Amino acid sequence: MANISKDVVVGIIGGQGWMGRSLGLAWLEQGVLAPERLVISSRSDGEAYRDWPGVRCVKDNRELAALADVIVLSIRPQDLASLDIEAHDKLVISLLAMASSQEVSRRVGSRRVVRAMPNAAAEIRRGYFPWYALQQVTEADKGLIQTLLESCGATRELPAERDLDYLTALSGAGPAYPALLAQSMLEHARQMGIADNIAREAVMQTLVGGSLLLESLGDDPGDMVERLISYDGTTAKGLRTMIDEGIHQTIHRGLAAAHRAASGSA
Ligand SMILES: NC(=O)C1=CN([C@@H]2O[C@H](COP(=O)(O)OP(=O)(O)OC[C@H]3O[C@@H](n4cnc5c(N)ncnc54)[C@H](OP(=O)(O)O)[C@@H]3O)[C@@H](O)[C@H]2O)C=CC1
Ligand SMILES: O=C(O)[C@@H]1CCC=N1
Repeated sequence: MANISKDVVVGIIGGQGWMGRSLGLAWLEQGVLAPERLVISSRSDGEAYRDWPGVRCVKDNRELAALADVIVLSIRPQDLASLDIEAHDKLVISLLAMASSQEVSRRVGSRRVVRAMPNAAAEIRRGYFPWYALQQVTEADKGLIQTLLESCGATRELPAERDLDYLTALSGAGPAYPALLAQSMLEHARQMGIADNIAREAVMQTLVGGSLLLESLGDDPGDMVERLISYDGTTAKGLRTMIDEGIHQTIHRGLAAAHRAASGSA
């Protein structure tokens, strides 16, 4: 993992929160950033950085904006309207869903804005971070962004902001979808009288092992579905029933609803 220039100070507004502390702690633990180069803000006190006394924790976002060269916005979208900072064209990385780069740019007073969309797996450094940069973001800025985001998972620059709105619904929400599948499988196993510890183990091993297998094969996931349908055994019975009952339509409708919300048209 590359470390960034020793002079750069990064500030995370909302640095005690779920995504903010995932990034902040990853930078510290991986040596991407020295503790004295990290400033975080939140309205209440928090414990996330108790093992890193060199990190500056402030309550005043204007103070953070003055100290930092790069400002990460990791507050919830509904808190953006009351954010009162002047970024003076510093590099700003917004993690917010439902707030366009132009809106963030106007709100914080910078044209060097990047929108990145994390997901909950950032907490275990297995997130996926697609990002989109406004024109004023330089090549040097982009290198820095890659380094900062890679600390928590895979990254990908996107050519268009509309793609980021879509991926908010797909990968941004992502870990919630396997959680929903796991919940449904567990519920059924329990109804069938399987002991809770065995049901949980079976569901988790299946989802984790199945995902790793798909990743290692690198094929279209549909190939695996087709292969097991043509195998014509027990799995085929399950798959055919789920498909005939409309699982694809249900998933597509769910993604479309999340996409509408991410695009501000829900
Ligand atoms: N969690 C996820 O899975 C994903 C989240 N996102 C996006 O990431 C962003 C952050 O989400 P997440 O980390 O989950 O949210 P959290 O609620 O966990 O964290 C937000 C943090 O912001 C702080 N905060 C709120 N207002 C202010 C303020 N004015 N100044 C300083 N700090 C403030 C809060 O602390 P306090 O109340 O003490 O101030 C809190 O610690 C959101 O915009 C969300 O859309 C995107 C994809 C996935
Ligand atoms: O649910 C949300 O609004 C946030 C943004 C994308 C994923 N989580």
